[in-house]
Amino acid sequence: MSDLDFSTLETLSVTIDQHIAHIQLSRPEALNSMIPIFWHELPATVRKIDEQSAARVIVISSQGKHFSAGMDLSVFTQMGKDFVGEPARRGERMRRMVLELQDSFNALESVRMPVLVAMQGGVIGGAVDMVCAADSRYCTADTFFTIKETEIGMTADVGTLQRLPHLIPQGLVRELAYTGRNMGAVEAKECGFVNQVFADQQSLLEGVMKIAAKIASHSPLAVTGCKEMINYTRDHTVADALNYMAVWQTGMFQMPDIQEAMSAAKEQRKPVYEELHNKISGMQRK
Ligand SMILES: C/C=C/C(=O)SCCNC(=O)CCNC(=O)[C@H](O)C(C)(C)COP(=O)(O)OP(=O)(O)OC[C@H]1O[C@@H](n2cnc3c(N)ncnc32)[C@H](O)[C@@H]1OP(=O)(O)O
Repeated sequence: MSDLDFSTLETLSVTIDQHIAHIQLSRPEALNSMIPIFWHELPATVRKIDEQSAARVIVISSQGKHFSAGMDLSVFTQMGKDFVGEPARRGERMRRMVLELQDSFNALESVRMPVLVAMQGGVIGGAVDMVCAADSRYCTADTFFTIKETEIGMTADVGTLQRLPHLIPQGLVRELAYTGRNMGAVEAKECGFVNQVFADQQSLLEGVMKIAAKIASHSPLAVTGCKEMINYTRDHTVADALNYMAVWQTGMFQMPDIQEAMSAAKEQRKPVYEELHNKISGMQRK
């Protein structure tokens, strides 16, 4: 098991209760901007939650007026100082850095449980990259989404341009990316980027926690199978995905869980499922 201690995180706060892991971006005074350590803490936290097997669903929300202002602007200032020297080596260093940043949000896609995001206010730049990698998105009426990168002279590079075209129409992605304009909550709901818009932060969190609780009440193996299949289907042909489904099912058809679901329904009680197992100790990445 990873030795990450949630209580020492600088940019996040984490609670796990009733099979729901709640990760909050916890720097509201700095608009939850993404400082360097955030990019390490988020994937490490998600992977630790995965290893612990206590949670069956992850909810990400944030404290304060804005969900997140994206990359902290000081990072760009620092990069201007750091990225000097021989061009090819400088380029290779940049390539590695972008891959590492991408890996932080890939963690939301590769984690076994669904990730729901609850957003308010500005969801800017890197924050759009981040929420595109989640399973489902919810927001308050005052939320707006901005592919800010274009406006500050760069191409978004951490997943928005790769994932957003799978979530909303191509023409709209292109308009949002080329113009860098804000997309408000109503438009985000209309185009299917968010599932639901809530009046305020309190009703948002209550509503998202209800959805999370429903997910957590199901067999974690059945739910992880859904996530695996939906992710795979996005990136493959229907024929390949059907074939994978058939092979998956030969190993993952969960007779005990099906029997438990049926017994629980008959006896009018909540079903009790075995958790997914932890990794073999000593095999986890640090
Ligand atoms: C790989 C990822 C790439 C990226 O993420 S690229 C995008 C980087 N992010 C930005 O360019 C964010 C630009 N900021 C904004 O659009 C707006 O701001 C907000 C919508 C986030 C908030 O607007 P409002 O509520 O009107 O506040 P305010 O007066 O604009 O800002 C309050 C203070 O917050 C600082 N701030 C805003 N964003 C950032 C940031 N990303 N990193 C560091 N500081 C930030 C401002 O400068 C200011 O500071 P002071 O009060 O000292 O004037």
